[in-house]
Amino acid sequence: MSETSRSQAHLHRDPSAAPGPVGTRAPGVRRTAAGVSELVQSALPLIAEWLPTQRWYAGKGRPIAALVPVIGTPLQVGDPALLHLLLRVDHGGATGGPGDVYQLLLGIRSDRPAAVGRPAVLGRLAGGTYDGAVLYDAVHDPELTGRLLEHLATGDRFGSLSFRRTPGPGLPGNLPGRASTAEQSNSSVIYDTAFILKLFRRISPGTNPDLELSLALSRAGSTRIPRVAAWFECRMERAEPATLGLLQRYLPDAEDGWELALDQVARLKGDPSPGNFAIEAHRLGRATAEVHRVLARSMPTARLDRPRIAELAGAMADRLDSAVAAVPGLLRYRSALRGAFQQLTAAHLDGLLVQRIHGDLHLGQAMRTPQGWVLLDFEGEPAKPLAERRLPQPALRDVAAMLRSFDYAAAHLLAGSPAQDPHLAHLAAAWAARNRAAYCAGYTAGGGADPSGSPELMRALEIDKAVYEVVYEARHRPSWLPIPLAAINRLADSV
Ligand SMILES: Nc1ncnc2c1ncn2[C@@H]1O[C@H](COP(=O)(O)OP(=O)(O)O)[C@@H](O)[C@H]1O
Ligand SMILES: O=P(O)(O)O[C@H]1O[C@H](CO)[C@@H](O[C@H]2O[C@H](CO)[C@@H](O)[C@H](O)[C@H]2O)[C@H](O)[C@H]1O
Repeated sequence: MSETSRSQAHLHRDPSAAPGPVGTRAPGVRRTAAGVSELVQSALPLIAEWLPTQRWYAGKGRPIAALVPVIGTPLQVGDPALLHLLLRVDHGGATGGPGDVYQLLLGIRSDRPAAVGRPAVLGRLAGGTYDGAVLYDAVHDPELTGRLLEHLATGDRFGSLSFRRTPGPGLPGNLPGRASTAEQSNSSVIYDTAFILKLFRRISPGTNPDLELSLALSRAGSTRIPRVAAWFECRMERAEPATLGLLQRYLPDAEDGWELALDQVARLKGDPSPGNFAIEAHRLGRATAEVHRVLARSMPTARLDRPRIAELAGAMADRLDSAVAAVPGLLRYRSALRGAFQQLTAAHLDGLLVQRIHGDLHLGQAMRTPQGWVLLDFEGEPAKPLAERRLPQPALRDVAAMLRSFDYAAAHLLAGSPAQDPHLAHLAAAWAARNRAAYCAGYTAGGGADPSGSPELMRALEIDKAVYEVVYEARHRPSWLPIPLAAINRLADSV
């Protein structure tokens, strides 16, 4: 709590937002800058406790030096009230620098609504106009998320927040919203069975690649992504607008590729007729190639000469070094892995094509629908800075990432069984190999570059991904860490 007492109150409110009625029924947000500022100040101590417990919070393990409100926008006044808040978290210290900005959607009511579970409650506000009111994560309140859909449907503007719709059929403004329970890096609200709104949690100036690429694919008529219906954004200072939320068609009949794969893997344990996931893996490879083709046609591409390929390899080596610093267990593999990056530099890849790609492809980002595979979440790896996620990359980076995902799924066969069970280990390795090969064959059949034609590139890309996963698991799911570490061990042996 002492951290928040040091919080700064630089609440910026856009002057173009006309002040609304003041002093509506307590505990409603008042639409004056002073009213918003007072509310934010009383919320900060509760936010400081709650924020680090959220999966999407990237500052875990680092002390909070200051919470700095960036923009506060009241989207509804009264009881309940809805406050949209962009909040910067500064960590101070030697590595200091401006911290991450997060998007919070805060509900304020006299009492906790039944739909809002206790984990979504930040606490009761103390002092000021809102004394005693319940502050909660409004993502869980169907009434308040319904307000957001109305704003998206009408294309409203509130100060620096703009709600934008794509051309096409109108949006219904009155569907009930429910918070998605999927494990994810952001927060999503599902409206009936029609739409899903992703609220990006960590906000950077600039168009989020999820919006950028989904719009490009939608405009090119691709059916490999859910159609974009609307989005909202905000202008922070004079920078390019930052994407805050993305509304897409919901795929009610879709099955999650990760769940499908796990189901198949589980059957290997005793089912005499385990399904043949390789057919699906092949189709998924084709779908990936199709998406890559559209992206290469509709967005900028480039060719890398030798020095630029050396830069690509150098960036991988740098990421490895940062990962070694974060997870010392990687140190013993460092020299072998660096050898793989050197081999990439030495390989004859002059003229390597780079283009916009998915950037964080895995089975959980692929949904099987009655019309075929659909890909989701083109945001790239959430831990990377936005500018880096928007850079053109070799398309095989997505292929390598998906290959890692087959390995993850296979590793589930071994979860909970004695570590050395050779039979299970053999089954898991064979399942992964079969599906990895089928996926690559599908990718090539769909017009993508043959992964087996660039072994140095594929190995380097797979290592780069596995290194990312080691850091990701160490930070978010330490009990999963052995999965990417085992892959690192294998990949290092192959150099
Ligand atoms: N259009 C959609 N239709 C159905 N389910 C979806 C859709 N978009 C996302 N989901 C579900 O929500 C999950 C999280 O979505 P995702 O875009 O990956 O969010 P995040 O970036 O927060 O990880 C997906 O794994 C999927 O289960
Ligand atoms: O889906 P997100 O954008 O949140 O991606 C992050 O989380 C993923 C896990 O949910 C993580 O993916 C890793 O675990 C998957 C199994 O849960 C596995 O299929 C992937 O291959 C593996 O990379 C992803 O890396 C991370 O960015």
